[in-house]
Amino acid sequence: MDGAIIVVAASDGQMPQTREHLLLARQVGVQRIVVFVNKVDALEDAEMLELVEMEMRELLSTYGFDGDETPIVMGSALCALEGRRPEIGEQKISELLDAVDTWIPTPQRDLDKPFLMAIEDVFSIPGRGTVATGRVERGILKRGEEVELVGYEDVPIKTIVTGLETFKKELDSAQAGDNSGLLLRGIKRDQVRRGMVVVKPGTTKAHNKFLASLYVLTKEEGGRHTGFHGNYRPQMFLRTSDIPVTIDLPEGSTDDSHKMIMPGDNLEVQCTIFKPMAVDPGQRFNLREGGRTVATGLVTRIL
Ligand SMILES: Nc1nc2c(ncn2[C@@H]2O[C@H](COP(=O)(O)OP(=O)(O)OP(=O)(O)O)[C@@H](O)[C@H]2O)c(=O)[nH]1
Repeated sequence: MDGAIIVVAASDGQMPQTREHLLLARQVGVQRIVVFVNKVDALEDAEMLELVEMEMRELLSTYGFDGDETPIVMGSALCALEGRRPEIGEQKISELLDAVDTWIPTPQRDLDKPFLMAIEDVFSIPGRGTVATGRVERGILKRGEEVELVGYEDVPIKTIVTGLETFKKELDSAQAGDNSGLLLRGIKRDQVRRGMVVVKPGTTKAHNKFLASLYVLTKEEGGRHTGFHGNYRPQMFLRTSDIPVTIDLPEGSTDDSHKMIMPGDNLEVQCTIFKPMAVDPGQRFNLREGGRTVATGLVTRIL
């Protein structure tokens, strides 16, 4: 993710999910954010709006963003949609997009690293074959090159990419930052699924056990209200995959195996995922349970 627009309603100001989203944005490496304060048509009290702005600037700073300089645009999506009151409607949407163009830097792409694309979706195209789509995370892939599909199995699946499409155009190559579809030779639809990665052969392996540094969200950030023990089993979101995981304290790290892990804690844990997936040290992930984000983490060592 290269940047983000965070939306709050003028009438509500920041909500627990505002904190959650700022935390997640920072966690996936977003450097700069633009704020849109919506529903200004329903609340035109200048003092209240000023308060919302002040609170947002403070909150941005708390989460490591530039609270003083971040553009905050106030407007009404509804007016823009209905073509009413352009001074808070359409004009503000243009202002918002200008702020995105100027404030959020054009990202540097990792073109020199080995190719990797996490699969978001899989299609079967009659007469052509199976297409995996996703956003290229790093590197460049040319049509006709060999790749491996890594994830869910111990042994990767080898294939050749015989066609490449980006934004509905046939291209000779796909590169970091592109949203692409890859036509995979001789692969059946049911062999591929969301969460696998397409990589240059031999550059990434699947693992199912690793150490991670974990931050447990507080209830103010939309996280759990109570702590948990080892053998905790939430769902891990790693790139595009969504897979059950067991969280434990690292083996031998504590005499106190009954230690409770509390919201707000920063600690090292051992993760065992249900199926081996492509993970490398430095990879970020989130843990979710019952529709809420409970923790964010960073892989530190493969076991
Ligand atoms: N008055 C006013 N209402 C708005 C505006 N924008 C959206 N709404 C209303 O706010 C409600 C929520 O809009 P959604 O588009 O569902 O917003 P959302 O972010 O998906 O909402 P959540 O359920 O909170 O996630 C709808 O009833 C919209 O009509 C606005 O600019 N002004």
